Amino acid sequence: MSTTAETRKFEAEVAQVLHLVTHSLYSHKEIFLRELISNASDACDKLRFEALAHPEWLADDAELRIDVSFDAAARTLSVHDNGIGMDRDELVANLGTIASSGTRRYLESLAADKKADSRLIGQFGVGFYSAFVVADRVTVTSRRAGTSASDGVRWESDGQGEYSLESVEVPKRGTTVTLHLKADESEFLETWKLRSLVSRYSDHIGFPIRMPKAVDGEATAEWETVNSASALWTRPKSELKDEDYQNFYKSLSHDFSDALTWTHNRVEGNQNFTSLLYIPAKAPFDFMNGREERKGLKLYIRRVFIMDASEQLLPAYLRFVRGVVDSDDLPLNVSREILQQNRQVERIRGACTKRVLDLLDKLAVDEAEKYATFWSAFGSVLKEGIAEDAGNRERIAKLLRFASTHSEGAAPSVSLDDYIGRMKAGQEIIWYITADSYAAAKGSPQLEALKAQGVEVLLMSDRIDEWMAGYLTEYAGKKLRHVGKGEIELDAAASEAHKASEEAASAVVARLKELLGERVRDVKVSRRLTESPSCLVLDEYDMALHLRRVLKQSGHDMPDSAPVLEINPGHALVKRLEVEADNARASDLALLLLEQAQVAEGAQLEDPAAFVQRLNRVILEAPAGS
Ligand SMILES: Nc1ncnc2c1ncn2[C@@H]1O[C@H](COP(=O)(O)OP(=O)(O)OP(=O)(O)O)[C@@H](O)[C@H]1O
Repeated sequence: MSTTAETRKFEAEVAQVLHLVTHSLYSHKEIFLRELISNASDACDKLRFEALAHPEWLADDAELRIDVSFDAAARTLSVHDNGIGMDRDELVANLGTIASSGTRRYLESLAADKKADSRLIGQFGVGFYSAFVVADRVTVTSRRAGTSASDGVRWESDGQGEYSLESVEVPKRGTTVTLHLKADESEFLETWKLRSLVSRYSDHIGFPIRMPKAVDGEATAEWETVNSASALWTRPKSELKDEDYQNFYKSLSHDFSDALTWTHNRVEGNQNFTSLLYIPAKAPFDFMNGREERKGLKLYIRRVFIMDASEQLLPAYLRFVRGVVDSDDLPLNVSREILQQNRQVERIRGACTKRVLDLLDKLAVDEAEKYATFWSAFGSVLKEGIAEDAGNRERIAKLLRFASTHSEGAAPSVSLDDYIGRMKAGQEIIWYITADSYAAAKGSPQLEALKAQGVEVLLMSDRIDEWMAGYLTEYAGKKLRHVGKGEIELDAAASEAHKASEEAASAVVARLKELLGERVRDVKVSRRLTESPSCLVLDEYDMALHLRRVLKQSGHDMPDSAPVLEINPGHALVKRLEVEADNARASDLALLLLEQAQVAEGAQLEDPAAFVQRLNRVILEAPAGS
């Protein structure tokens, strides 16, 4: 390890981030202060945690704090903390590279799509680099806790591609970040301006943020604390304004937008803890990839930050939640492994899950518009809960929203309760259809008979729907059924009529079976069709065809299974087949009945060119006047 002065190049991605940050964050430039203070606060949190094992690290300077000061003549602004500090290697690793995989993915996507929302950059821990929005040179002097004064290091860069490192004496542990402000950034050299920024963005920081006391506009040698210096979630709700909650949310999540809603609770009893849980308004850019890499819910134990424990404190289907849980009872030396199987943690997890579901319930009832925003951002994630959380299935089901044959457009706005409220007298089943698009679902021939009877059908076209529906077989005592699967029951009169039409069509059904052979499992007279000539149906427990295709494409071994073809004997094409004497023409007609059912269902035909030729032959050979 080198201890002398050296100059190094930033990793290529850092240069890219620096460029982006300085260009895209300019309209929010004052957030640099929030970011630096938030890093300083994290450093204090880390020290407090590590001091559990090394109390001597804290002993000589036990009051953790963050000092903000400036020197107007030198045009510098400094943020100092007496937290954990960094050694030379950590400075290189933390301020010379991009550690976060989210940031890397974001940069990759930018390369592919120049228009990606540059405001999102804030969500990926560009924190420190935001200093270069207002500074043309940044100096970081640091000494790690547990090392000596001569182990101090100075890092410096103008943000242009290189940084220098130098060993320096640092009398006390901690980090000082000094910004050499650009010529037109003098506003950050004024006490009132800095104070107002601290109180706007950083009031909730749990450590004292101090500034030199000013007398008649002149800074004195005396420090005074300028924030509330108590962790926001420990304060009574009655003292907190919406704005306080929103500011805390933003510094927690790096989101530029307000949270949609939140829930702040203190639980007392045989388990004491406080939770503050937020629902963001939109998904971060790389959210859907994030199942395996979850963060955003911080675990504190008696105000000491322990770790991000999103995975332990909430189920995966609530991974959009951001916030804080502060437990009074867990042991401070808790590890990730212990958290995984701790009964207290399990109870906290149960309680947090319930809080979030309560919050969503309330939002759905009181603020439908906000709920629609939530649903479009995170609805498909919440759906995972139907399969994963059997204990809360009914509650989650209540929160689901779908498009339907009774609603306008593709927007999912119908709840299962809405559906039940509109059920026809005697209707026992909640009908739905899954397809790979809204149009395919809405236009499916399988719906015709139900539509003709005025029975509502939920239109599901989210990828996860078919999988989810496999677990959602019942709601509020009503069975859910796919309109394209299994037999559709009819009332007595309709049943009689169906029997008669089955008998009348027995010859054409037999002919179709013969002509289509292995291509179909069976041919039946349909109870579903009123307008179209044919459709495909499945057995009750078969997987929907569009899902089979998705799985097959993604490399799953799907055994081939032929579909059941249903026909509408009243349709002119079927009637034509009935009387067609020429076998070649009859074969064309039979295949067309099958192929158009496949097309309507959204399938790719095996031989599209042959289909087109067949179609043209049938059109051109159609008997005149038919
Ligand atoms: N004042 C500080 N004291 C100790 N370490 C620091 C300090 N400031 C930054 N660091 C280290 O540098 C790393 C990079 O900081 P940066 O602000 O770029 O991103 P981050 O804080 O990790 O990400 P995010 O902003 O998403 O939390 C931090 O994770 C931390 O390890």
